[in-house]
Amino acid sequence: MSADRPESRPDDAALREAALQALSRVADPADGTDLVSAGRVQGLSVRDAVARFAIEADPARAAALEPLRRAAEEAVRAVPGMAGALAVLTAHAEPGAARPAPSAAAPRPAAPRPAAPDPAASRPAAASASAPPPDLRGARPDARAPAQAPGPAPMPGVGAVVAVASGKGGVGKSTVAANLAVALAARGLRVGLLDADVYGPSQPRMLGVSGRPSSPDGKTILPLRNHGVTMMSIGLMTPEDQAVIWRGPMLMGALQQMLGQVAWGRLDVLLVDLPPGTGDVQMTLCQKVRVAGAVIVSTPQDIALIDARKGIDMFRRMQVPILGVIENMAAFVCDGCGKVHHPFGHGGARAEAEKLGAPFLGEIPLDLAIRTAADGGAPIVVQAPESPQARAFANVAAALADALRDPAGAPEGA
Ligand SMILES: Nc1ncnc2c1ncn2[C@@H]1O[C@H](COP(=O)(O)OP(=O)(O)OP(=O)(O)O)[C@@H](O)[C@H]1O
Repeated sequence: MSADRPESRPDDAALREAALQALSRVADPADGTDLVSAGRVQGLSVRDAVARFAIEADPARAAALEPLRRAAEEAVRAVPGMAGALAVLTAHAEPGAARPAPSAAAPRPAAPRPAAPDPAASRPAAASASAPPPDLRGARPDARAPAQAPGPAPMPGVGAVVAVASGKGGVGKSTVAANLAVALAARGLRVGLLDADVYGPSQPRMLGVSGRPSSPDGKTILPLRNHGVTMMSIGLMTPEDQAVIWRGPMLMGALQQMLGQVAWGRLDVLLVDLPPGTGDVQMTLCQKVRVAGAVIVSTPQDIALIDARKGIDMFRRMQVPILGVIENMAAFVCDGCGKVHHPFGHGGARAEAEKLGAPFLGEIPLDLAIRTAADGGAPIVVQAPESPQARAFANVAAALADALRDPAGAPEGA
């Protein structure tokens, strides 16, 4: 595989062919069959001389197959003219094998798959800067989480990792995460937003980001940036037009790649937009990374609150403090008469937060402008910063920044 490198790089189509050939020489030691004849290579694409593909794997063997994944990457990387290769293990896509979402939410079609592998790769230099980021450094409430296992590691260069969660789908968690991210950035913080909602990644749309992240060295992934926020979405790492069935170990690998291989740079806060519910992604995040705290988004509706309670309970069991509860879709102001309506009830999340001893960070109205702004790729905080809706988000962001700075202010056990 060490032919002379041509003067000009072969085009991506030729590289793809060569990559396929290289993969046909990589065999699974378990049965000796090569990956290509076994039909286990999926979604092989080459763009700008970087190959991305998935290798079908039995979830039960996911850990044992890591050397095979690396060997496949190495083989493709060795193709003359290839700048990099990113592979990921994915579950068998057998008919009927689809696993329901590990949460209350129904699985959605075209769930994504990441294409960036090699968990052994070191963190990018930018993310390993030794100087601590300012302001929120002291935000990690270590003292309040004494039982933390040695597992969760701090993310180098990141002041505070904050999980944005909801018990139930559709309560506006992603909308809140996007607006909080830009509102925190407007306060001068260096903000990252990791869209880990594997069943419906929506941050690329909400933050108006498209295209695929590049990987100049074939190992680290450069995140995208818009509205002052550094963003990476599991949805941007999916081989296009591919429905993927996620299994626990695959989810774990995908999330680890997003945390460990994305060149986040130095951040004061990294918001993680989680899927709804209490599933594998939530558990993996809390086990792998030291999470400064979780923010729970809920509507005032009873059903949403019941699910939110489960979320709060899960984070507490994982020794992750609850930084606060946000009530979304709290009130609706009628355009015509100006009257305030409460279609989902009112005050439920605040009351519940009080009952559970968790801080209440504020409420966000139900408003058409919030939805249209999010759909248009510029959250309301960016589009109309002086509007009452944007101010509601700014107030919540201020409360969150306070909670991060002074976690001890949060009630014990939160
Ligand atoms: N305060 C609000 N006012 C008006 N529309 C809202 C508000 N919050 C969210 N929405 C809209 O509700 C829909 C669901 O929001 P979003 O996708 O943020 O929910 P989610 O909780 O992240 O859902 P899931 O986790 O199931 O993907 C979107 O169309 C969004 O624009």
